[in-house]
Amino acid sequence: AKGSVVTTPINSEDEAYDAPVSIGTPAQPFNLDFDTGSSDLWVFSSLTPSNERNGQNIYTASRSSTAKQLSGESWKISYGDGSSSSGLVYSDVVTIGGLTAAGQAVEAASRVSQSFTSESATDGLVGLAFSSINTVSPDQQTTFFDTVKPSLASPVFTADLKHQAPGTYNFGFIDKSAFTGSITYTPVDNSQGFWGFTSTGFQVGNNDFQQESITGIADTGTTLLLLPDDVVNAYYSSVNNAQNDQSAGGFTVPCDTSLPDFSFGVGNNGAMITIPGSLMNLGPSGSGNSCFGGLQSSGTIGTNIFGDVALKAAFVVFDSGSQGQPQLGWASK
Ligand SMILES: N#Cc1c(N)n[nH]c1N1CCCC1
Repeated sequence: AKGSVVTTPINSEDEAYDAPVSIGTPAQPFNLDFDTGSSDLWVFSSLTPSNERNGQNIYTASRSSTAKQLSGESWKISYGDGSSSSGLVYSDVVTIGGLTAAGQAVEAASRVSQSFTSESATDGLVGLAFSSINTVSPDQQTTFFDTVKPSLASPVFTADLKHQAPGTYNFGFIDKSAFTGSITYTPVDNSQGFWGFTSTGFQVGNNDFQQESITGIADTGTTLLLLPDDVVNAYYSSVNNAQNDQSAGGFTVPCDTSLPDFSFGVGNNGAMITIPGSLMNLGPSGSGNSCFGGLQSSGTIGTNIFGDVALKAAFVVFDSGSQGQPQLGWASK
């Protein structure tokens, strides 16, 4: 089987990307944030207090003839940005891009934190990291990808995110028309439950390539590219009037400045993914006439995060590997 679904930026800063998902019988429609940095499929629901809702679509299990509550099961998740949600668990039919997962764990929110409430465009998440970090307790559940994997023509999914334009998540196949050149594969360390890999280094504009192992995760659920301070300082020291503005929350640049490209190395054959300078500006920072940089410090997070700013420049293959060794494939587009 194969699936293909269009994913769209939720606002003019490409802050997150949603895609349509149907749950239940008859189908209940949702717009969910596909997140390769977490592993819970959760939705706003009839259990979510009305003062925590803001127009989101809600899942009502009692209206689905195929919903079954998983008795005694619950979930509770916290994200790196401080947001959180929790609730009860059902199994139900979940359809994404023509692909149907019967008996998929659907985590119904009985509470959500403020940032989810205020993001009216998003009805919840589809976690696409590894099932080893799914939060359902006492019986951990599988992600949508793991649930449908046995039925897929190939055990892969791909992300093709775009700047201010619809992109695509495909399941079970690689669309050769979606990228240029070849795909460079690199091994994944999933010991922490993420799509972890090591980039071979970086390059600012047309400067020399700086060889430096940068270990991080490919995370569609994070907006920014979060890298070590030496990389971030090297980039912004090449931008006139860039400043690390704590009131803005990081590095800002003059909005009218053309920015250098930023490239990062992948694989052991010298391949690089180049983010055009235009994608390194995320728009008004909220203070002065400065704009917020797409590259920021990973600081004290403990891992580097190749979020949407980086992924937007690539066609990315999340390959769980038929022999158990997962890998990431990177291609330009
Ligand atoms: N913080 C954070 C984060 C992450 N690293 N991946 N996905 C995240 N979120 C999904 C919805 C809210 C935050």
